[in-house]
Amino acid sequence: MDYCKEVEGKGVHDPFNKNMTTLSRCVWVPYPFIIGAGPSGLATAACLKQRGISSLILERENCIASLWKLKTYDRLRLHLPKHFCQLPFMPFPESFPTYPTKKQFLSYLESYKNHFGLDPVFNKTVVSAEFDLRCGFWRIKTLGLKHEETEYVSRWLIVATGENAEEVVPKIEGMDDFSGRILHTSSYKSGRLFRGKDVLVVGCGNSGMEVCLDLCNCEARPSLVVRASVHVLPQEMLGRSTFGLSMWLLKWFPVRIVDRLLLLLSRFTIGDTGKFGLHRPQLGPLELKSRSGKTPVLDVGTLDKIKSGNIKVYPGIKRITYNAAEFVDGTKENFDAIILATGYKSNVPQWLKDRDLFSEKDGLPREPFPNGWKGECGLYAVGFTKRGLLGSSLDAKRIAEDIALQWKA
Ligand SMILES: Cc1cc2nc3c(=O)[nH]c(=O)nc-3n(C[C@H](O)[C@H](O)[C@H](O)COP(=O)(O)OP(=O)(O)OC[C@H]3O[C@@H](n4cnc5c(N)ncnc54)[C@H](O)[C@@H]3O)c2cc1C
Ligand SMILES: NC(=O)C1=CN([C@@H]2O[C@H](COP(=O)(O)OP(=O)(O)OC[C@H]3O[C@@H](n4cnc5c(N)ncnc54)[C@H](OP(=O)(O)O)[C@@H]3O)[C@@H](O)[C@H]2O)C=CC1
Ligand SMILES: O=C(O)C(=O)Cc1c[nH]c2ccccc12
Repeated sequence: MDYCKEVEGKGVHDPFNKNMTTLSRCVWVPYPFIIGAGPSGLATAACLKQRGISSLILERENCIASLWKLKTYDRLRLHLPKHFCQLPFMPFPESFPTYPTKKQFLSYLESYKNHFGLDPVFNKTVVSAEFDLRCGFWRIKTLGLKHEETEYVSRWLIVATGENAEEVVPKIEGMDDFSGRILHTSSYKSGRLFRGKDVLVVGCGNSGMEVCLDLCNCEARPSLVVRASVHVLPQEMLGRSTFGLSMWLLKWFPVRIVDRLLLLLSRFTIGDTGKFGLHRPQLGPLELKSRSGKTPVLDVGTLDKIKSGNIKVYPGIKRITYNAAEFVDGTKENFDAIILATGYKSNVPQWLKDRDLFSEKDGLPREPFPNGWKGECGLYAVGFTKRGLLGSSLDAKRIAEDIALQWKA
């Protein structure tokens, strides 16, 4: 942090800090300030660096890419081919497989950080960020491990805290009475702990589907709750990745035609998923993704286990009891554990005082892709496009370009 002019105890004397005499430290950052050392924060810092601009990255955890390192299961791989997931200016190594493992992805991010000489500050949680109209700067308050407060002051604030910052934990009637373990997929590592157990997996996104497969492979007996509908697509079609094929088709045809083709090809390869309780939504997979952000499930083997009866499918849960779950169709089944594969949400509304760029409701940019990356007064958003790592890279490049113009001026 040699580029930051740190001033211990500046809170008392600094003209910015008239009302903040309780602060122990205030740090003036003459560079863009990035919150979050995930792929989006790293990509933005790298793009800025390429233009000769330093930045300061702050991270609440003690490592980069904490979502991938701390909150994902062992068997995770990228489910899109690697060239769709690489960050700007550094491709994945040739030796990596098409779908890199979590370990490989993490090692790529570590190399990325080192290659661009990025040096995030860890164990700092941003608890508030507000634009100070009087001085024309962002004031960003953080808490450290021992609850020590620091305020950072910067002209540019780049939000890279992710769409998956906090777990979504639904309230289900009777949950507190359940005698077994209830955990979110973010704390699930492997099915080994559940060998021989009946496990209810709530939620049928990519996490729920893959956790079910992992449980099966570890000789547990999983059941999957599909409360509404889901698009399951094969990971590959016609010898290409379904994602790559979709992107290619979208260059030539409108989204509805591409959706029809995808569904037709899926029908040939994986059959009618509705027969197994996996009913398809009204809208096609890509139209639904672009309208609501809901990602289609790319099947990596779960469907076969459902077809063979190794994974049972249930409709929505009515209530949970001491050792069982009751479903909306009246069936009741005993379970030893419940895994909530119920997804994640942004935490931006908890700490960002600005209400223009981000919606208070879901913590995502109000403007749809590709226009949600820039706000007023030097505020930016990276990685909130519902388009995975590809979206992060696009945002990062745009933000660096925009800041570079101001930097020169
Ligand atoms: C299981 C799983 C698999 C995925 N697989 C793929 C895939 O194959 N391909 C793909 O493109 N996308 C995938 N995604 C989507 C995922 O969003 C991206 O891979 C990627 O992690 C997004 O990067 P990010 O930096 O925007 O967010 P994150 O990786 O979530 O990083 C945000 C960082 O900000 C930090 N942070 C949050 N709040 C604060 C705060 N208040 N103060 C300080 N720091 C804070 C967090 O600790 C975190 O380290 C997957 C997501 C999950 C959950
Ligand atoms: N290999 C990979 O690359 C992987 C990628 N991912 C990505 O990570 C992100 C997060 O995925 P994921 O964790 O699956 O979360 P998602 O948000 O994609 O899915 C959450 C699921 O939980 C369901 N749900 C929520 N609340 C309830 C409830 N009360 N009762 C029943 N069902 C409920 C939702 O149903 P409904 O639709 O009805 O709301 C939905 O099916 C996604 O972008 C995903 O693509 C995840 C795993 C692997
Ligand atoms: O992993 C995710 O959730 C992503 O956002 C990337 C992604 C996976 N499958 C897709 C299908 C259409 C668009 C984006 C994705």
